[in-house]
Amino acid sequence: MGILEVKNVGKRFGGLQALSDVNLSVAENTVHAIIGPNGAGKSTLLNCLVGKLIPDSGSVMFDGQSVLGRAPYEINQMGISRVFQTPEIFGDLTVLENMMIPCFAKRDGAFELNALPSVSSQKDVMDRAMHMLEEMRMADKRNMHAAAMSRGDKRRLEIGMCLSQEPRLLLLDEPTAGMARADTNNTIDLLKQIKQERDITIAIIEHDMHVVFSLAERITVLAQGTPLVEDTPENIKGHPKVREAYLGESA
Ligand SMILES: Nc1ncnc2c1ncn2[C@@H]1O[C@H](COP(=O)(O)OP(=O)(O)OP(=O)(O)O)[C@@H](O)[C@H]1O
Repeated sequence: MGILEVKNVGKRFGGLQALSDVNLSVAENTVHAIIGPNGAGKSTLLNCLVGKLIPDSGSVMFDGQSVLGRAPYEINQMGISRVFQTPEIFGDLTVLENMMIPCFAKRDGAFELNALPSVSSQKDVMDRAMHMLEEMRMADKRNMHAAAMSRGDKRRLEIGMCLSQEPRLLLLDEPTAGMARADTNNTIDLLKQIKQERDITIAIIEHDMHVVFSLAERITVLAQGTPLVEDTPENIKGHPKVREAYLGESA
């Protein structure tokens, strides 16, 4: 039984069956990649896991509890954190201020951005935010404006902001999209480091096969809204059905 169990999930947008009969089991403390061609339904599936979309059918269980019908913030409190395709950080704030926001939210359950100036001297939150920046190897950048950082560093900060909430499942939606190779490799190293240092499960959607094969222990291939195969990276490489789905080659 995985920490995340998706059973027979279906989702339709008008006349388009975006997901049908999706089954997925993500084992605790593993890195599980979900790959597939454009339009395969990967983001739709992720949205069903975090409460942004409600499937028409099927079930989504996290650690034995259904996530369906819960609001995104409730699912977040259950221990699922998501990193989006475009970094969701506050460009006008410093790196440290950005990191303080989820630390406040973790402590108080919620946080109003306009309250930041009045509470930014609170030592416990400041210490926690600094500790997270150290873990992310970003302490030296704490006074930089977040907007001025490289794409890789923005991603690093955002992942740190997610981790400050101590999730048990981290969902990554194309974390290296649009990155230069050096930033991509730094992100791979960061995710490897996180995996080594924490008890955490990672589910990753990614088009870049270098990233997928560097990180994943299991891979599910989605095509036209349905899982085609799920296997180890070794077996996925060169799998005839995968080649067919990506390249239109016949098996
Ligand atoms: N809100 C929506 N309304 C209507 N159709 C949608 C909606 N969201 C997604 N779709 C359609 O559902 C299908 C699956 O889209 P989805 O974004 O999940 O695919 P994907 O595998 O994530 O693709 P990509 O790799 O290009 O990001 C596509 O045909 C898309 O156009």
